[in-house]
Amino acid sequence: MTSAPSSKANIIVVTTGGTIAMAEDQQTKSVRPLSSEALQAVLPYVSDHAKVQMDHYLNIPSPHITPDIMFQISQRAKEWLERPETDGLVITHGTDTLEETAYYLDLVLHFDKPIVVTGAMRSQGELGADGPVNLVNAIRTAAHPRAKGKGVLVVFNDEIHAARWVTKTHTSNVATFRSPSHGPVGYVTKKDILFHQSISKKVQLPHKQPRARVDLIKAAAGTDDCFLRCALDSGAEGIVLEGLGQGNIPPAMLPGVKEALRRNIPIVLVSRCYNGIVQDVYGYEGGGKELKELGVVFSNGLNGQKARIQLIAALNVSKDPEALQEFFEDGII
Ligand SMILES: NC(=O)C[C@H](N)C(=O)O
Repeated sequence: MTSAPSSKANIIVVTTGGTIAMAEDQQTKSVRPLSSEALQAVLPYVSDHAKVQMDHYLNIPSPHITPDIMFQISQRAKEWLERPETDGLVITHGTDTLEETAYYLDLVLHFDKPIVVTGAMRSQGELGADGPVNLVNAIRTAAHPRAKGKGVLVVFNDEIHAARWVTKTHTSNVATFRSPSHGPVGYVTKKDILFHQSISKKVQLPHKQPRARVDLIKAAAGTDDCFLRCALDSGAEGIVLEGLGQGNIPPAMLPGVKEALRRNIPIVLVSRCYNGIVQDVYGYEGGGKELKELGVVFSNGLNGQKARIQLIAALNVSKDPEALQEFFEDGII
């Protein structure tokens, strides 16, 4: 049995740019922004499900997105969501940093109304362009009562993902968005919007202008503390360390970690593995046990780029390692 919403929902589409609002220049063969008004061509395909209003807000490639711009997008989203007549919101975004903006919105927007982020891997006019179908599916999801109270969702390639877990996994494939460890929370079919996983716990942070500079540093075999020191010297107020395996680092990185903690600069540890969580298991030099004892904050399955967004938002609340640990321990599905 299908379950179309009984009356048409009022859905706002806030455009921010990305490939979904780009087309290939036939002469140079480069993909460049075009008027995001072209997205309106899909509206007849959703007229049975929703009354759609387009808000052509920004038109920028997502590598140009900053935490400041994420905050501006969140304010725009909040303005729409606070209107009683708005039933749901879709945000179109470039895919390169889509997961970061989606997770930022998930952390700071506290609404029951559906909020869905989507984009495209192939620009308009390209063979197999996925923007139109992704936008239609995102609008249908935002219009569906089952999408309420689920936090921010990412709809892409007929799948629905939780903003917390989704990540871009392929440079060019239209099936790029995946949720390692967790899988999609639902599907969009021709006739229905289906959820098969609940999203039970969610970290919530205050909706405030992000101010802290947080650097993301990756560990690899034989890396030293050069980038950690550089981050400290450049004014980082927090560091996310993408460690090895269950959360271990090469011994040569330790002096930089100790120096950061001595200066009260919090360090959040994630793993460069894209499945699993970090734990204080190993007792050797640079192992998780030593990092825990030093006061490093352990994150719970977030990837590096999302832990960075969460630390930026969390530093608006506290620099205290215990408070930060609570923000990072919470939120597992
Ligand atoms: N598919 C895309 O949207 C990629 C593009 N570079 C962007 O993120 O803006």
